[in-house]
Amino acid sequence: MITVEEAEKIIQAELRDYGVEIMSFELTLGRVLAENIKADRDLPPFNRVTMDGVAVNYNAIENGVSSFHIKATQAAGDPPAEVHEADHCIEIMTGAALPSSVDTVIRYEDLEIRAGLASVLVSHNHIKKGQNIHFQGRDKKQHEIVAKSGQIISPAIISLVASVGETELRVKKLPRVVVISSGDELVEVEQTPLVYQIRRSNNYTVKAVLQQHGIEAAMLHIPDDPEITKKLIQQCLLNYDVILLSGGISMGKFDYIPKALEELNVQQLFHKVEQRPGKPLWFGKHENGVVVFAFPGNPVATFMCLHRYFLTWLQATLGLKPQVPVYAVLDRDFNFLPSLKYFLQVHLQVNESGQLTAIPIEGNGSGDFANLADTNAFMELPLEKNHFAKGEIYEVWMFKGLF
Ligand SMILES: Nc1nc2c(c(=O)[nH]1)N[C@H]1C(S)=C(S)[C@@H](COP(=O)(O)OP(=O)(O)OC[C@H]3O[C@@H](n4cnc5c(N)ncnc54)[C@H](O)[C@@H]3O)O[C@H]1N2
Ligand code: MOO
Repeated sequence: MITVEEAEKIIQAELRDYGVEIMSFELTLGRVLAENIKADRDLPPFNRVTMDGVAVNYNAIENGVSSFHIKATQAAGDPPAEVHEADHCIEIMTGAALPSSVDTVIRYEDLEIRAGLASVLVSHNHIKKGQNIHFQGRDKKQHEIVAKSGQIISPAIISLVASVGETELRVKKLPRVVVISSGDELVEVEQTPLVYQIRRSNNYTVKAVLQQHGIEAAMLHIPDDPEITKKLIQQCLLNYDVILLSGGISMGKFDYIPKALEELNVQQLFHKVEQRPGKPLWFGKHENGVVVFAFPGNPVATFMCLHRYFLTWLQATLGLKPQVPVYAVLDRDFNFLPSLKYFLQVHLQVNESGQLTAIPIEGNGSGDFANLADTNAFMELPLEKNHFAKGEIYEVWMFKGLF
């Protein structure tokens, strides 16, 4: 049996590159950008007015002018109107391009406008040259990179991409994934189980987590039959990049999966990790590049292994930097005696001192998936220790937000 760290190292040595695809920018939220995006013009592209009011020449203010004749009204999107006299101004709206003959905008709140004359209500030293203007190129210069390759496309990136006119983006291709459930005790969700059966659910959890990462996985169920198991996995090895299995890998008489994988030349890279839940975790690869994660069937074990091993593999495979580790303060004493690394289910919250604290919500073992809904992270408790005291700090793996 290997340690969590050894398992992680073996998995991280099996990264893949699925190439790049081009997509409409509107569909790329959450994908990994595979090109640098540059500004096609300055940002902002012109001196952008930031308050509704009047635009004047600051020299006139300095020279004591306090009333301005409104020569034109300029909405956002209008071509700039110009003034030629010191006591002339342009009534101007937020978003308009500042005319070159003026340099300062006075907002309506500081004005009284009557019969085409705008009188300044505030004293001159309250007005600053260049106020209420977002200057051209202040944020980014033309040709400057606005979004760097290798990052996840967030709503803010979508906005930048749209503003510089990039309608299509090069993004990292995602692997084709199949999620396989196994076991004759499992029936479909719409079916009514017999008393000794249950509805399948792990595979839907896995599918949902993958959806959170932009992957639309295929689903397959394998009955407890060695021939069918082998045949179906063989087909998957031809059609997918990643096979995620849940169940059928421990020591049960009907756990045919490891044998089928071996017969199909999927090389076992490890089987069993010093951890709870998820001790029977199996990982391997086929010579054609397909990677196989076989998660232990107990729902919490599948869920934990998916987050701790598959998602970290996916992020690295897509070229993302490893996530900055998150640590939390254990909120109460906790004991775990077996010589295994324990992934304790916790409810994370932020206390009044701004600390991330972890309240253990242990549940009833790795079959208790109802407990997952009340928690938002696993706290990774070191193998070397058995007693974990309130106030100690350990790494956490979050699977839900802080609410
Ligand atoms: N003699 C031993 N028995 C077991 C060991 C062991 O070391 N020695 N390990 C235990 C641990 S730990 C786990 S975890 C499980 C893992 O076993 P399998 O991967 O073979 O999983 P199954 O036996 O098929 O299923 C376990 C459990 O999970 C339920 N399950 C499976 N798939 C689904 C699904 N898609 N949706 C909902 N529930 C699912 C299944 O019905 C079982 O109750 O083995 C222990 N045994
Ligand atoms: O890994 Mo098992 O999940 O401890 O039940």
